[in-house]
Amino acid sequence: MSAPRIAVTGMWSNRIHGLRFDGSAVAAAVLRAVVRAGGEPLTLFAEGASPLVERLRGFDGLLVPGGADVDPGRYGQDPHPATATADSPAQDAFEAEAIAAALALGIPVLAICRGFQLLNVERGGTLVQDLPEASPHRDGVHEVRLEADSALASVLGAAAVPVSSYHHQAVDRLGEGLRAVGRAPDGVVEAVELPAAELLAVQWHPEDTAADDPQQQALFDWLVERAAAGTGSDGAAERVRGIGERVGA
Ligand SMILES: N[C@@H](CCC(=O)NCCCC(=O)O)C(=O)O
Repeated sequence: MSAPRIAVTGMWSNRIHGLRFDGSAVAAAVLRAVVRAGGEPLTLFAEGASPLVERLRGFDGLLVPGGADVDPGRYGQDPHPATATADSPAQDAFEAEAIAAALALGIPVLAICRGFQLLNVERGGTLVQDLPEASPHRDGVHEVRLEADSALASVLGAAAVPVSSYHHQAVDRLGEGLRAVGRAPDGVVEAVELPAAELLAVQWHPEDTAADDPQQQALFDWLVERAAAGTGSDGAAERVRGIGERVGA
């Protein structure tokens, strides 16, 4: 029995310290959290012969992780001096197409930080390009308060959670159809859902603490369990748990 296949969008990077060649950047913590949940993470890159709706066939879920700033041109703004977009100009379009394709195929999506921001932009929303220097969002831990009736609150099993935060941009105007289900004490939107879609998107980095914090690991468990449920094979969720325990990642 094979584990649910989770497509993870990767990016090329020439900023990986000490490497004498370009590398690919996907946080190992993200991949390990998928494996711990019983999933099989496979990285996809912007370059591909066919459209994402074809390339995602055979995958059971999609994860769009953190990364560089979204091109402000995608939300009608000129770049702020502090805005640092992806090395590859194709990265935004690739990940935007991947999210749209996953929603069209009906496979579950987990979007993290940059992924969360890109989703908002692709739904017609905008971003604050640079939060104040002293903002608690830049690199630290802060609380997020959740809407009690949200899917996210039930996945995390709490009304409020401490989160690992690492971003200098934030949602400004919320994208169409998105529901804000989590906010920081300063009002910054930290989580959204798309009603009727199997999608969770968070501004923080659950992978940073998932290895020791089952509450944050639960986001990856949700993705893999929904992916397994999608495969339609009975007992998939049981199978997933069995694989996760065996792997013990
Ligand atoms: N660039 C955006 C998004 C922040 C983000 O995804 N940070 C993660 C960077 C890579 C990592 O360390 O995981 C912003 O800063 O708002």
